Amino acid sequence: MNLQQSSLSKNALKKLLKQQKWEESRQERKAAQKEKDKKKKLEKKKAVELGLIPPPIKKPKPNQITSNMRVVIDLSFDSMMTDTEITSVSSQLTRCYSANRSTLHSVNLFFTSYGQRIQNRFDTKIQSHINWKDVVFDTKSYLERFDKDDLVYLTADATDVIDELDENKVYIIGGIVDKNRHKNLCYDKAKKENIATAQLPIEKCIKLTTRKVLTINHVFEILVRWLEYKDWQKAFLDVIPQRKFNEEGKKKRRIKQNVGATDLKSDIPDIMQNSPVKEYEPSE
Ligand SMILES: C[S@@+](CC[C@H](N)C(=O)[O-])C[C@H]1O[C@@H](n2cnc3c(N)ncnc32)[C@H](O)[C@@H]1O
Repeated sequence: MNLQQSSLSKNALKKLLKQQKWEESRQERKAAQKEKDKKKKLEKKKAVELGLIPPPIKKPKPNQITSNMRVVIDLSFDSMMTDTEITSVSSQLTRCYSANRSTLHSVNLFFTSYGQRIQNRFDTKIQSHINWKDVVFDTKSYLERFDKDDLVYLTADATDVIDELDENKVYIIGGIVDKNRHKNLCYDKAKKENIATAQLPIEKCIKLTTRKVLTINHVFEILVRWLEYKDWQKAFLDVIPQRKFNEEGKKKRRIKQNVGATDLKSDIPDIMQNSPVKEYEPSE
């Protein structure tokens, strides 16, 4: 519009110009807002990682299948951890609970020997746990709750390697974050208690240069994924973060994701086994 020739009053013209400017900056404002949202999301993610806020709980999956399988997180190591590690364990427990709600198969989840600083962390920071369904917070040890013959302590130090999960068993995950400071801790505990031990079949499926010790929530998520796929490799690849694999593996995974429903069984072994793979460093 030619504003010079306009019959509008000075005020109306001013208003019109302002409106035009506002319209013209729409894209800029949209981009700025997008940037702001992105920043906020990243800040939230960082706060979760630092344990300042609990991770968000995923929505329950409709038509979830409940397995008979029982999974225990053994929280008897409270006094062996630093405050930061207690925060990390608490976040990992939240992730286990969240995963158990959002995967196709759920298990019966128990937090045993619950108390002390972990309980304090839940009571003061997480708080929403009072509404959590389908998880048993038990101050007692798993030995007081289950039949010893049903127990299998999962530990990377075990000599036995799991082939298949038995849904009648109780699988125990050590509720500890220790950056591998306490080697053989869970293995020795289980041996002392005369409990069966087993490690996940990581070496059979993916190549790792040294450590094969995973975080509590990753082990838990692998178990529930296995119930769905009955395929360890697929479960590992779903759970272990992509950045833990080498560049070649990442590239091929990306291609696989882009082409859609590629058969993982035929694709992944080649990717993981024929290339040098970077060490898996759990984000404890
Ligand atoms: C961070 S790890 C704890 C490491 C600890 N030093 C120990 O003695 O097990 C947390 C728990 O995840 C489970 N876990 C980790 N990696 C595993 C693997 N490769 N096979 C079986 N269980 C594993 C174990 O139950 C372990 O106690």
